[in-house]
Amino acid sequence: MELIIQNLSKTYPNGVTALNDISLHIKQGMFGLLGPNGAGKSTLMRTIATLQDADGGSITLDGIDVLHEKQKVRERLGYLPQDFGLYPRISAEVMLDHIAQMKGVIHKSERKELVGTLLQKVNLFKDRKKALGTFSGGMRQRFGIAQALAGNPSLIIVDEPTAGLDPSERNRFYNLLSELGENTIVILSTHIVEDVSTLCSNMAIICKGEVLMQGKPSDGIAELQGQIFQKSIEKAALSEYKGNYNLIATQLKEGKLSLRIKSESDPGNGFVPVPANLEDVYFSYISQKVDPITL
Ligand SMILES: Nc1ncnc2c1ncn2[C@@H]1O[C@H](COP(=O)(O)OP(=O)(O)OP(=O)(O)O)[C@@H](O)[C@H]1O
Repeated sequence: MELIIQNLSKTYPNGVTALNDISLHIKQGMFGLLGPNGAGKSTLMRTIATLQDADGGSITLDGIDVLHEKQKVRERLGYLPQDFGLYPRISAEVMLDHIAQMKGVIHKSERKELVGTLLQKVNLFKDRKKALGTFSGGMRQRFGIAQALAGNPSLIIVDEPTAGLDPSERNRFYNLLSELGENTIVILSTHIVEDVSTLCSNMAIICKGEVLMQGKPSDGIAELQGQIFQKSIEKAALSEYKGNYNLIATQLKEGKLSLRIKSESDPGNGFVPVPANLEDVYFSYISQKVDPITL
């Protein structure tokens, strides 16, 4: 199973180029698509989900021409969009039964079994009679996964699923997602580095509509090992450091500014070497396109 995206481009009528010659090769398992706000992630996800057309390029899913054979793709697709609307008064059970019906599960008894299994899977079985409008953010997202799984999809797309979840709900959601990747392609679009480092075996970083990196998170980290240095400075001194070092991230700690820089040799001047992590990988690529201070 593979999804091949080649030279995909999209410019909106207002002149914004959201996708600029994007090429990606995505195999079975959990794939993280990481990028800042406005990178083009949702545009790419909606295009793969057949909800939006591209200006040029191609997408194939196991030989299916995604841009033209939309119905075939939809039969294999589970999609959890960024803004996931729910009917607030309907119960989880009734809504899911309706979705299963739309996805072609005709027999009532078969649907009942499927709905029960899905609700168990996302740990909402005990809440099945509750109206969706009473669900917390985490419960809504878990319900979103249940509806995305209804047609037994081979391609699952989840667009920024953990934004707004508290740490324990995020953990439950991670556990749920990690169980999906075994026999399917799961694309997780996010601006949260932790989502990718926790879940994904492969990833890409996109920014301003371009792919800056694709590969394994561990390879990205290994490449940076020995090149990341850190120093705490007074905030007022920032401009001096900004000009002299390859600054990839800043963080306020107890009123002081902690700088992380990338350098192939020891920069001296009080900088200490630190182990590289996926956030360094992300920021070292993103900082080629966006000022890391305003990230
Ligand atoms: N319908 C539209 N018309 C015009 N411009 C759009 C439209 N949708 C998105 N854009 C612009 O295209 C660019 C990419 O947007 P997109 O939503 O794909 O990015 P994103 O990575 O998903 O960002 P976010 O994390 O903020 O959702 C942005 O500059 C956005 O303002």
